[in-house]
Amino acid sequence: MAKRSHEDAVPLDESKEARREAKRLKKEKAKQAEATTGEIPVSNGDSNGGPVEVEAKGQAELSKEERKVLKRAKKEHEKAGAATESVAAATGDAAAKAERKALKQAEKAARKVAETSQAPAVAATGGAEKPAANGSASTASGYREDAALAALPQSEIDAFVAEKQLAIEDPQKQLYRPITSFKYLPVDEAQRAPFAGFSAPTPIQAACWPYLLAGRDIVGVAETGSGKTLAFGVPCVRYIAGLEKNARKGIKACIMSPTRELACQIRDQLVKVAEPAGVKVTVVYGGRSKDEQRATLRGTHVVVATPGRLNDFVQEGSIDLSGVVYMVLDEADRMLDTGFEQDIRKIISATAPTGRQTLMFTATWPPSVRDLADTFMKQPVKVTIGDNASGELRANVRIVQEVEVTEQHLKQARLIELLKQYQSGKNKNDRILVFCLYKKEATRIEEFIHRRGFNVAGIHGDLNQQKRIESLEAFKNGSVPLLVATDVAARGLDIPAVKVVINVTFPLTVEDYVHRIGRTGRAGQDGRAITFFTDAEKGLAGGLMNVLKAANQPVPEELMKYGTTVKKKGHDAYGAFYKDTGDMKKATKITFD
Ligand SMILES: Nc1ncnc2c1ncn2[C@@H]1O[C@H](COP(=O)(O)OP(=O)(O)OP(=O)(O)O)[C@@H](O)[C@H]1O
Repeated sequence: MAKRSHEDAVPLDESKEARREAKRLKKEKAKQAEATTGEIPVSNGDSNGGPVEVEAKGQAELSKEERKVLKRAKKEHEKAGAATESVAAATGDAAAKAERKALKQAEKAARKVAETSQAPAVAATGGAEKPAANGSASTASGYREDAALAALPQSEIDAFVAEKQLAIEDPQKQLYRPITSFKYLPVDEAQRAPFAGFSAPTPIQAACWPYLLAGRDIVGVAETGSGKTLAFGVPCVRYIAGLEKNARKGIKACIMSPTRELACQIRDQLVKVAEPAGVKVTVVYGGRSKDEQRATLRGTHVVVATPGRLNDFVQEGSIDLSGVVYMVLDEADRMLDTGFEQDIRKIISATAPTGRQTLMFTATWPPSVRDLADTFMKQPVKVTIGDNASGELRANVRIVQEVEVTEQHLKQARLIELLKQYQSGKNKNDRILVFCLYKKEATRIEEFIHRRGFNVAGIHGDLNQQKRIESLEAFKNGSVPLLVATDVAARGLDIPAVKVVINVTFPLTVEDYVHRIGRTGRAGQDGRAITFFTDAEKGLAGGLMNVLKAANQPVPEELMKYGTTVKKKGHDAYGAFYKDTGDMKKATKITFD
């Protein structure tokens, strides 16, 4: 005989009455269930225990099962961000149905969440959503143009493309409209904070965002100081923030920078977009304790790094890049230089074997690195800003460029004259950046300037990292308005309001010249660059003249005497003379019809 609990026990003389009552209750319950669920409940009658016992036992089991089911369904529901719903009590089948229903709702809610974080589903050029183009790119979030962007008259888009001198070369002809306003950018409110002080996306941002959100590889070439960091940073954060919690684990994106200071700056800019979205960004670079950096890596989604240190971490197993599907080479031409090429190769081979989205951003894109870059990419879209469709070397046109052809022994006295001229009276605290070619030269010039009574700091490779950071910080915060640097400070550094750049010694390449002077005239401001040029650099005169002419700057007579020959840059891996890929297809400006 089945064992009864004391709650179930029914006195024998009451058993008839109890059976009748149980039958009545059972009928009532069946009716109730039918009314709420449309299902006919099935009794799990247990003849041994008698109707009361069966009923009581059955109810207890069902409600337990039901609670379990409902809890599970509710959890799913909540996970998808849907409002919780109470589900009516029912029998086993009804509960199963409720579970199915809740799960369906949960799925629907999840789809809705995914959709609302994107723009409304209207594509610009024909209405259909365009698929991610590089095959399995898992970063592709199904970009859809915002309805309002798609509804803009074509003439408005054409005017934007023409005014910003935007050229897009897409082997897959996806033809996305540029995101001309932040309101057309499909990201959550939380990720918009960094745009608060900006009126509109910069041209490189407007042009690249749609393709990057669609999962495409990109080469983005735009002048110095034109907002390339957020051009690659925003889609990176958007991709990671859109992943399910479980899928988010591990490093998903890797951003490579040629210098430590630039790596830190990229991290600082990205954090502003990433932190509100719950995405963790970490920086690793040489010259600092490895142990400290290892400790910061826990829970990281995006690693910003210089190649040497990152490669060390990968080789020793401290960093796992196998989940990296978003790979950025900032200052890409520098990263592909022979000095970094091997590290880059190793790092890229440690990233996800399929579905990687690879991005290269730079202000200068010499033909010597273009073929090499293509080996890491899949049908990249090439976006060029400026009257520069074929990626010719171009300086920022808002910078006044002055070239003084001089002699070595006259340089120091002239430098002091210039410093007095540009740091006097109300301009006493204007920031001036002085570039030298060699570390020893930078030390000598810094000491010389200091002896002449100027408040000056230095940054170059002979200084330890702590000192480099301190100098840069003092220059940024204005406590030291004069900085003497080598080319470690030439690329990418975004220092507010540098008024003048002075090149005491011309750099080794004209590309480096463009980057050096690009420390002024940033984010739409004006700037000035003054360059000493001597016989020793005559091989670079032709390249320099081209840059001056392209930016409508005067070419001094004395410079012309060196002739206009453009010395081709050698490449250790490809011989003394690079393969001039002048036959690269000319980019066609895209028209949207
Ligand atoms: N849409 C925008 N409107 C105005 N300013 C912006 C916008 N986006 C970025 N900026 C600002 O422009 C400055 C330069 O940006 P960033 O450092 O990304 O330039 P860059 O193109 O990478 O330059 P470089 O080629 O020298 O590395 C930064 O101070 C950044 O905050």
